[in-house]
Amino acid sequence: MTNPEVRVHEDIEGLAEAAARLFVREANEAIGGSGRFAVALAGGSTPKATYEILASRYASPSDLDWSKAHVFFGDERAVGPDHEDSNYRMAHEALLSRVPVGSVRRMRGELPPPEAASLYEEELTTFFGGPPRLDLVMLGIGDDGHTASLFPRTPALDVDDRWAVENPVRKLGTTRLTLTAPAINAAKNVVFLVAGEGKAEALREILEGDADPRDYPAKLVRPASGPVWMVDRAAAGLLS
Ligand SMILES: O=C1O[C@H](COP(=O)(O)O)[C@@H](O)[C@H](O)[C@H]1O
Repeated sequence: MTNPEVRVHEDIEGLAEAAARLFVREANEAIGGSGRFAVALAGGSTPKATYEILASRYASPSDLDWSKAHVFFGDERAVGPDHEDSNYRMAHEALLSRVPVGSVRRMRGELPPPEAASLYEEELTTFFGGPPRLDLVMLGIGDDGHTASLFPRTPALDVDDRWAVENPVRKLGTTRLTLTAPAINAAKNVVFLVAGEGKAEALREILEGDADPRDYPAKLVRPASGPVWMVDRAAAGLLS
């Protein structure tokens, strides 16, 4: 296991540009090695600018052979693909409708959550022919320290024998779908994108505090290498 690496960018634009470059670099490296690139996208609002830069500046096959990119998701809300809260919808509008990706494997937020989670686990194991090993997992954090849909003190945090699960989040009154920490930690590369002052306290606790990981689930992300934290100056404001 290596230490997390923190890269501070001036603002969200700088962060998004650097994240897009990292995405393209990792994709080309994976395609050069195995002939394909398997990535899990983050939802929420922070990665949108990165996805838009990928679609506008890196759409050309000379930058990236998108047909070899296979797109998974780190988490999904309990809504259909057209809903404004859908992580798939955001990624589709910002990126996936604009580049010719090899495949898109979304979590089916419109189905009963246990069924959707089982289907996603099947999707992962079929694609990888066994335990998933994504080339890149992109993540964000919430100001409560959640990542993907691993929320503080929720059942999914204790799961060590599944790759994707439904996760009841009592404080939101809903059940989310999420990759588990073991699925994330099995990835070759994991990158967090974090922007804004509202994330500063959580980021400090995750990277420098000694709180229980169950209260700050992003602490459970400990892949063999990294993770890389790409943060803006506002989010990094409380780091030592
Ligand atoms: O609910 C979610 O929150 C996190 C952070 O979202 P952001 O809007 O603050 O960027 C996100 O990473 C996750 O995918 C999403 O479902």
